[in-house]
Amino acid sequence: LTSGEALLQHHIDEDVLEDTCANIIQDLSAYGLCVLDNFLGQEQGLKVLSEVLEIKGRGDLRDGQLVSTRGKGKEDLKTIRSDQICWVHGKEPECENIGYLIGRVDTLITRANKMVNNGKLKEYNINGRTKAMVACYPGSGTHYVKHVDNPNRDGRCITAIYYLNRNWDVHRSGGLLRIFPEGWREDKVADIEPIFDRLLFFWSDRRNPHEVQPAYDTRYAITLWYFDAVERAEAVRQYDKARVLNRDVL
Ligand SMILES: Cn1c(O)c(C(=O)NCC(=O)O)c(=O)c2ccccc21
Ligand SMILES: [Mn+2]
Repeated sequence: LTSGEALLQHHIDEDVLEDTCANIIQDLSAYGLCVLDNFLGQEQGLKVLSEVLEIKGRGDLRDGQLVSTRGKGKEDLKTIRSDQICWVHGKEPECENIGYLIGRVDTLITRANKMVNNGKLKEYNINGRTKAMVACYPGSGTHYVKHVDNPNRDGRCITAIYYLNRNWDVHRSGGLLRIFPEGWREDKVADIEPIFDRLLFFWSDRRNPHEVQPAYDTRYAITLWYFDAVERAEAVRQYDKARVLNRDVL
């Protein structure tokens, strides 16, 4: 690229970034969630998928929740393999494409955070996030029960989930994410298919109870949780206080 083309490309990228952030802010404010498709593009998305498949292949994923068994009797002891997870910093040598994904989501969130009412995304001031949680549902009917990510003000305000599942068909493979947004009509839900190169944002608190329906093929996703500065600081303070109290008791 000549400097002129590079400058033009930069401006295009900047404009795309601004538009995307405006879209995120608009959808989060209006619906409490936002879906961005073709987030990285086929080539880059496949590089992220290959690193996740490597992690899976190395056996680095650990069972994320207690393995659920049905009933007590021997005959109906139907153990459903649990979801498997691992935490990735993104700086690990074998995770540079996952690191690239994390950087792109960070860029969106920090820019969106700056864009609205005096630098806060709604009532939040986002100043940090968790590491990336790589999750795999092994496809033996594994599901995730209806839950709220952050029911008790632990500091997490936005959940960002990047899906990696090529040619996923929920009619055949299940694995639908069903969100029950607070404030929507009783019979209205948000059904999100976990399709390749899809990025989803939603408020992490009680506004968005959600469930992962049973998956019958291997289902991969990468999740980041973004922190609100004030809520997180308070949560840490409460945690430290509790720890000190416990130590006194002990
Ligand atoms: C594996 N897995 C999850 O899949 C979801 C979750 O809500 N996923 C939504 C989705 O994958 O569409 C979680 O929220 C979650 C929280 C703690 C540990 C593991 C977890
Ligand atoms: Mn969740």
